[in-house]
Amino acid sequence: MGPMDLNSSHVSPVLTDSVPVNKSRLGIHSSLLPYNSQQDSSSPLSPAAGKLSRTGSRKSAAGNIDDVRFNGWLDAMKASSPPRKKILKGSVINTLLPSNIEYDNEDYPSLTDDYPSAIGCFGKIIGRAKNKNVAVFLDYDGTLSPIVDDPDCAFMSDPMRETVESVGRCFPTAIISGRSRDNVYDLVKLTELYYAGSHGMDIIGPLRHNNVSSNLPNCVNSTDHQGNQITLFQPATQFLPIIDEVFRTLVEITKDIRGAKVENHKFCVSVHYRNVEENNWTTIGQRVHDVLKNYPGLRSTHGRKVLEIRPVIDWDKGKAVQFLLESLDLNDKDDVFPIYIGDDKTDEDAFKWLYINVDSARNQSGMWDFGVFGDERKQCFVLCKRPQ
Ligand SMILES: O=P(O)(O)OC[C@H]1O[C@H](O[C@H]2O[C@H](CO)[C@@H](O)[C@H](O)[C@H]2O)[C@H](O)[C@@H](O)[C@@H]1O
Repeated sequence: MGPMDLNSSHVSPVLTDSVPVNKSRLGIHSSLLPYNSQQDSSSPLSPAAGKLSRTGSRKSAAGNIDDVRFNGWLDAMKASSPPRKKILKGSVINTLLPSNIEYDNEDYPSLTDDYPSAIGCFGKIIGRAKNKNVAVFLDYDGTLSPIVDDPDCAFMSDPMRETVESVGRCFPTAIISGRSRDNVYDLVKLTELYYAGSHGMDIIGPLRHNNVSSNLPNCVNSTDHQGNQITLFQPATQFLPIIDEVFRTLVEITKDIRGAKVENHKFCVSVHYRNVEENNWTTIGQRVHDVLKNYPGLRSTHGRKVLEIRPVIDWDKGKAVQFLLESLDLNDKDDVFPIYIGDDKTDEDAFKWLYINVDSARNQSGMWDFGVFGDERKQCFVLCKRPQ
């Protein structure tokens, strides 16, 4: 599946941002804050000129509300990035990962403590999946690949690729990543899967036969390089010029910070601080924060030692899962067994959608009954129907 762009004059329908859920039934805290956007709506949708913003207010006065917001940022940057720990050797999942790499253990304590091992419950999960339509959703970084210092070197091991390939032969399988769709495809290299890049804002999925796509702008049916009929959905198309502009600005304003790395993931931008000395995190966070003051249409979320800049639209990995289930004609069915495996805070959007929206709406009829399991590293979480 190769690069595929959509030229459309349609306006995206998804212009409002969903309110973050602070604590879900999973006990997962959302880290979708802070938003930069709501407070500065008069700012032009334009980049900072050079290293300073046009408002000239990069340095906030003490006690300024910006400082309060920024301190929240710094706390989130630190909280999402505890020091590395060695992981357990010899676990089942580890055998699929390269052995010479030290993995981060930047997990969520509530999940770490509370959820049983997916490997330990594997037989039960399989039992529950029997005779059901299984659909598999996989995050990439930290789930299929180890967390490494250089994002360009986050490769999947061959055994992991073979495993995912065999899963894809049995069930509809989608990769849902914060990376651009092309970038994550280049890393996964499996043609039979579906891909949702840019946190779900760039989806290639199965052809949508039903009428659900007809009312979605920026959703077109097409043919991929293998001749398969597919549906391409890019709900944030109108943000492309701003994302490009902000990417260039962020590259410029971080170029003097050693270790900083900025990636353009088409509908979002990643600003990495994994390799930045901790005493420079304030600087990098402050600069990103200041640039975003000029872009009310963009917001930042916190990933693993990365600030992810994305459009303020009501679309995320959860919505992408919903879109794909609909495309597969598996939504609203009682014999569907979706499995989502992810490790990062943005995956919580998918967890929330599956577990809260779907589960609470339908559990009364006993159709959906989800469980959460940890992997052996207690780092990656698996959401699927609960074994009994
Ligand atoms: O949704 P994902 O597929 O999990 O992508 C999330 C981000 O992953 C990448 O960054 C993370 O992995 C890097 C490689 O291990 C690591 O160096 C970095 O610190 C992590 O944040 C990717 O580079 C980002 O653009 C994605 O947003």
